[in-house]
Amino acid sequence: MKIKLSPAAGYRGYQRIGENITKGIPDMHEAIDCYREITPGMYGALGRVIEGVNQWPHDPPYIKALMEEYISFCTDLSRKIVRGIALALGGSADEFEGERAGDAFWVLRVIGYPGVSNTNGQNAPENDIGCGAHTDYGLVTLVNQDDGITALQVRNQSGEWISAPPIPGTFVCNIGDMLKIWSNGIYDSTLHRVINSSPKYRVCVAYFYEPNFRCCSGASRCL
Ligand SMILES: O=C(O)CCC(=O)C(=O)O
Ligand SMILES: [Fe+2]
Repeated sequence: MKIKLSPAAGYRGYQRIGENITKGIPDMHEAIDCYREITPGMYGALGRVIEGVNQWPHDPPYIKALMEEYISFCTDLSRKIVRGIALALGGSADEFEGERAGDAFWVLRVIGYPGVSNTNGQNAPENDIGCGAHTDYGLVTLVNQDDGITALQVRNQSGEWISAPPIPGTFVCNIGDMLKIWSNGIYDSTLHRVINSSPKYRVCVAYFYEPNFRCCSGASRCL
């Protein structure tokens, strides 16, 4: 495996099925993990473990340029969403810019969830959880789901799990823990999980928009 995720690559690259763990349980997905690229020394000792460049497959040859364009699109869109939220909270549009998220860190995961085979599909086993229940920790996440496979579930305010089926041409936008803190709890971070009970392999591209790498965070006093 040429692009295996490793500490030497700043934890970027390919992760096998079961290597990602959510709350102690291996997730049934594989992924390519990418982070905003960090040059040596950029964030001192704190940033050292994550220094490195992203590892893309060599085939197809255009994937690097395509994904970099996609990431830049998601960064612009997320910034606009967060500006809108700042306004909705009664702050100024750039409340969350500058030292907070003016130079946002980001993570992108290209995730693949195997479909269920006939044998293990019969008694929906616990280890078929594609991704265990969690909230995302950043500001907002743009989830680009595979059209035609409903697998993402969100827990609503009554405590029920409801499906978030893919709507072609749209993203699901999750609120993350940092935005919950910055909005003093007005925007709650959404508990969600993934169960692919279809026989088809599901692909999802999740883009996580986060505060600046060096941001020290706390609740907002001004909102
Ligand atoms: O696959 C999905 O729809 C969501 C993935 C997810 O929640 C995550 O990677 O944090
Ligand atoms: Fe998530």
